[in-house]
Amino acid sequence: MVADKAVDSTEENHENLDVLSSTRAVIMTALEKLGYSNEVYELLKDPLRMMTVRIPVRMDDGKVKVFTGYRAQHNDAVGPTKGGIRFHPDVTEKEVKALSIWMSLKAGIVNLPYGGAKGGIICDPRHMSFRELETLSRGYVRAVSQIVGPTKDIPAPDVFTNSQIMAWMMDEYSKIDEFNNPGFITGKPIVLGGSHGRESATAKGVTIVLNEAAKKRGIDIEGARIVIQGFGNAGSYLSKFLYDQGAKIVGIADAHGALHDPDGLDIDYLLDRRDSFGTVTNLFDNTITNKELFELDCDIIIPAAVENQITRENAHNIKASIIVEAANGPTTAEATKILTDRDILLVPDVLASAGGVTVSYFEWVQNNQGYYWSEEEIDQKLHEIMIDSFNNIYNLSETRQVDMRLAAYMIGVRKMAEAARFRGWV
Ligand SMILES: NC(=O)C1=CN([C@@H]2O[C@H](COP(=O)(O)OP(=O)(O)OC[C@H]3O[C@@H](n4cnc5c(N)ncnc54)[C@H](O)[C@@H]3O)[C@@H](O)[C@H]2O)C=CC1
Ligand SMILES: O=C(O)CCC(=O)C(=O)O
Repeated sequence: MVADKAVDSTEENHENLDVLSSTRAVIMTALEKLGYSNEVYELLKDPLRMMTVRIPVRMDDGKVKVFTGYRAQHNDAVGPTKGGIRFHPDVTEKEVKALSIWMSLKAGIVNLPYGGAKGGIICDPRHMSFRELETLSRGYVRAVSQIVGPTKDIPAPDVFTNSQIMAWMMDEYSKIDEFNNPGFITGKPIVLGGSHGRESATAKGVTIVLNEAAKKRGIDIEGARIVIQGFGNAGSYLSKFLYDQGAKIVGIADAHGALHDPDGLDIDYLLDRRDSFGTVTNLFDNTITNKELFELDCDIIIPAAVENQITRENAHNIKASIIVEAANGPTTAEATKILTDRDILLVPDVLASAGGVTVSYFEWVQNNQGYYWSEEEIDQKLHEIMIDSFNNIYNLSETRQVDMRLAAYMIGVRKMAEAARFRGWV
């Protein structure tokens, strides 16, 4: 999450942890490299719409608590906006804005007919009852109902939200707009029109691009030593896919700490014991810190938790030769530069984690046509899209001699900028 006390980049001694300003800087460079005017930057540097809502919930102790939530819609020049909703105590307005911009870039990279959006509620679902969570989820949908919908803005899961929360949200929306609900939200349970493969899609997409990156660096995944931060939706499926491919998962982490075994952790055992919020390390005494995790001896690191984890403080000490960002925004701008200078291959979030929204798009298409695809069809389509996207970005980074993040932004921003231009907005 973004620290609220994001540090001012003008203060020389502090690192800039403000994800919105760092994202804007990369967008500006990408647009300059593509030859767009400053007007395009002015349009894209912020969401077109940002809604703040306050949601009263009667808690189990009988008292009413008012929660603050957001929905940012970055740009709808290409089509309806799309992006997840996170429930987390550290959610901020700036973070949600940056996340909505990243969604636009992802949609551009994997060529979906969407713009980006994101939502968030400041809350800690780990300390809420099922009933409280349901009331909050339904309250959020009522509060944002005028700006969302299957042809306007389509939400989905993100940190600490899941298919149950999507089901409550869809049910609430179906009371407001009873004939127009199946494609209102994605990441639903299969019985409510969810898609095969959506739950594991983010991890599957990361695994596909990781395999491509490993080929570029001559690393065999079988036997490779991999560290994964986060053991939730993205991190747990990832560790399973890579473990089954023969990798040694030498470190995993959650919000409480990290586990390390140089011979490889028993992932099946850990998956069996994790809770629904992706917590497992609290069951062990011999833990290390998240900070120590990033400095472990390994070949590949996959941050799959929250923002600003790889910073100028630890980037010099990283031993991996590949980093694949499953999380949104895990690496700061300064750390990106340090890693690039050290010739570490960094596969950026807007590419690596785009498998989730890709299969969400498949879910929306299936809902709209009322005809459902097999898991094999979904896997095959996802595979083709992720490989093409990786190659486009890798090749652009080579030909233009820019890092993979800048190359990804150049590709991600182009369709949106062109759509805005054809519409006569800029
Ligand atoms: N779920 C999805 O489909 C997608 C998720 N992502 C991104 O992947 C990342 C993880 O998301 P999910 O796996 O869905 O969330 P999740 O809620 O299922 O799991 C989050 C994991 O991160 C850990 N965590 C939370 N705070 C932490 C901290 N301060 N330090 C270390 N670990 C911490 C939790 O303990 C848990 O293991 C996020 O950045 C999310 O935006 C990106 C694309 C799609
Ligand atoms: O599945 C989606 O629509 C959105 C996924 C998401 O929030 C993300 O990629 O960060």
